[in-house]
Amino acid sequence: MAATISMEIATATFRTLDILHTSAARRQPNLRFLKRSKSVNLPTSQITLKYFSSSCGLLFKSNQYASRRFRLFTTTATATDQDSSDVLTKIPPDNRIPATIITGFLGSGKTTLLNHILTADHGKRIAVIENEYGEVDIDGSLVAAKTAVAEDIVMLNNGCLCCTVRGDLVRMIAELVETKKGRFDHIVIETTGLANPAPIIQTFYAEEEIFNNVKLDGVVTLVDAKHATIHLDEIKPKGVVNEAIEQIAYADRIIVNKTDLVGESDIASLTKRIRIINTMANLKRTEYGKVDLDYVLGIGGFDLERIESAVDAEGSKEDHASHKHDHDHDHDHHDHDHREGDCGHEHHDDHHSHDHTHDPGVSSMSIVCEGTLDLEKANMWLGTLLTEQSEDIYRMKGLLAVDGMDERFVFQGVHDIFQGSPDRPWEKDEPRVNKVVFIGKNLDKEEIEKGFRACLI
Ligand SMILES: Nc1nc2c(ncn2[C@@H]2O[C@H](COP(=O)(O)OP(=O)(O)OP(=O)(O)O)[C@@H](O)[C@H]2O)c(=O)[nH]1
Repeated sequence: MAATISMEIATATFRTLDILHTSAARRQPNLRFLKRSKSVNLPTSQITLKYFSSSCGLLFKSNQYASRRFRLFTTTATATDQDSSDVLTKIPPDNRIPATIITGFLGSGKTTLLNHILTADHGKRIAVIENEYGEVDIDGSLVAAKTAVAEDIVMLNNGCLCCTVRGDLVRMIAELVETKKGRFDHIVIETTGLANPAPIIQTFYAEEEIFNNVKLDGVVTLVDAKHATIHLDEIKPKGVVNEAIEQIAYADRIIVNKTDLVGESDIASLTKRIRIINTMANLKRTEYGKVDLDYVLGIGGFDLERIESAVDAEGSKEDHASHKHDHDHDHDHHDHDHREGDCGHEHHDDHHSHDHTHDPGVSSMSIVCEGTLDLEKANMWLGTLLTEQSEDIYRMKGLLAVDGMDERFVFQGVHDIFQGSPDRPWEKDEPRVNKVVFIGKNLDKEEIEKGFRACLI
């Protein structure tokens, strides 16, 4: 049964889907991440959201995944008429309230950035959620003292957002929406320095009440130019995450702050190190968190229509305006020759790094490849990858050329959350270049690339 929701109210809900269905019929490889499209002209007012709920199953060799579940979100628009299940059109508009997560290790400059945001002249009314670990809300008072523009500053003091106070975050956002909707334009959440962003990100998808009203705009990660390397190098006991690495891995925007305290070569090697972990994020160097506001607000880091800029070569993603020196490390791997079936790829791992000896286990990889993907094979590849490795795949974004699909297929995911949709049609003579980026732990890069390549026609 498909859930259909009117776009006029610009909301969406989610379904948790069992991956493995036991009936014989459902053991078919029919997980439809991607669907063939028929062209159709629809007035926007008729566009509805629809979930691929009737066809979710995967062909597995064994039933070891029987208990695994993952969440599939689509923003696929369909016609409201009878035979609409295969009709895909454009990505619908999204009017939910944007929320930005500011994260970064202890003392990296989160509150300083927040103050900069709140005191800058941008005309936005911002609701702030501050998470302090401990009884005293020092950051809250600092922020409150500096600003009159924050519509609301809410403190969460009794634990860390990513673990003990997740429920509080949900309640807090729900309350803000219920009581103050229309009185603020943006929510900014400052996490504690020890927060792992993953569970906070997942809250925006897992909690229906939040998902319906608030959309995650982006994760902004502050990195302390002076002390970050020590934290990145720290080896944690087995099973314990290195928060400094996680915070970089999930970022849409990275701010290397406190650059006044170190020399150029330190910044350059830190930047290199960050790029090994996360190739997708934009990166800027700052003192006292002074960035243009549109660098941190209105990012669209989880928006399907902005996938292209995220999967494009990261050489364009560092702010060159103020730093014209020594950024060759961001350019030297992107001479991709897009011959049919010949994938250019990036393995951002320790083989490329000369600055550290520890393998943090978190890295990025990208595949850039011209060619057309077989629909069934691509569905199977993506579905299997998500099912088997979603714990290790922190974030992924992609833009695909699929056989029989007139539009580019864009997708993004965070662990077991997947969102995908066709976006604009391919131009007549446009090369069909697929671009996929993964950030994750223990990525078997050769295997992933091999799997991808096997889907090409
Ligand atoms: N020298 C220098 N100091 C900075 C810069 N940015 C922030 N600071 C100072 O660093 C200290 C920590 O900054 P905060 O903004 O409180 O850092 P935070 O990440 O919010 O810290 P926690 O909440 O403890 O995790 C403050 O004394 C800031 O004034 C910078 O670019 N250069």
